[in-house]
Amino acid sequence: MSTITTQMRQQADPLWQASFNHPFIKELATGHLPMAEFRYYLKQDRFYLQNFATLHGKIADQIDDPAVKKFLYAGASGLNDSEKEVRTDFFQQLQITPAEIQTTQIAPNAYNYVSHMYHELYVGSPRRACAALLPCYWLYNDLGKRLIKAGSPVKIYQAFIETYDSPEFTTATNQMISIVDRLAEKADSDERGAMITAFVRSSYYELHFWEMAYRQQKWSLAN
Ligand SMILES: Cc1ncc(C[n+]2csc(CCO)c2C)c(N)n1
Repeated sequence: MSTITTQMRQQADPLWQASFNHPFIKELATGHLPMAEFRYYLKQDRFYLQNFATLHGKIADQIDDPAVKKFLYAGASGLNDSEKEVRTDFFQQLQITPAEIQTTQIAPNAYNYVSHMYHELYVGSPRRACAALLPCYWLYNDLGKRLIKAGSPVKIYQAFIETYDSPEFTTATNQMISIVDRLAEKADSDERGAMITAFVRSSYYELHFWEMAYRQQKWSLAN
C-alpha cells in the first residue's frame, strides 16, 4: 500500500500541474508578471499567513503526539524566519503601508481557503486539518525547486523563489509530509478518505490563489 501522501499527491496532480503552468507562475519566472498583481498577492497572502500560523496553534492544542505538537507550535509562533524577513522586506520595497493593509478587502479565494482549513479542524478533525495544511508547504517547496533552476530576472521575484527552495524549508516540508503519513496510520478508511479530500481541496485553493491574484479578484461578477 502506498503512503497516504503519495495518494494525495497523485490525486491532486492535475491541480498541481495547473499551478506549475499558471500564468502568474510563468510570468513570475520570466519577469513579466505585473507588479500590481504581485502586490495584490502579497496583501492577500498576509491574511492567509496570519491564519495559517493561528491554525498551527489550534491544531497543536488538539494533537496528542508530542513530536507533532512541537512542530505545530513552532509553526504557530510565526512563519519560518526567512519567510517572515523576506515578507517584511517586500512590503517595504513595494511601499505597502499599514494604512493600505488596513483598507485591503480580503478577496473571495483567500477567504475561502482559510475557511476551508478552519472547517477541516472544527467540523473535521486535527488529522484532516494537518492534511489541509500540507499543500501549502509541499506545493511551494516543489515550485521553489522548479523555479530556482532558471530563476527570475526581477530581483523581488527571485527573492520570493529563493524562500521556498531553502534547505530549512525543504526540511520543514519533509517533516510535514511525515506527520501526515504518521497521523493517517491510526485513521480508519473514512478518515483517510476525508484527509485526502482535504488535501485535494487545499490544492484547488492554492491554484485559485494564483488565479485570484492574476485577475485581482473582487466580490463582484465584473472583474
Ligand atoms: C497561499 C499560500 N500558500 C502557501 C504559502 C507558503 N507558506 C505559507 S506558510 C508556510 C509554512 C512555513 O513558513 C508556507 C510554506 C503561502 N505563502 N501562501
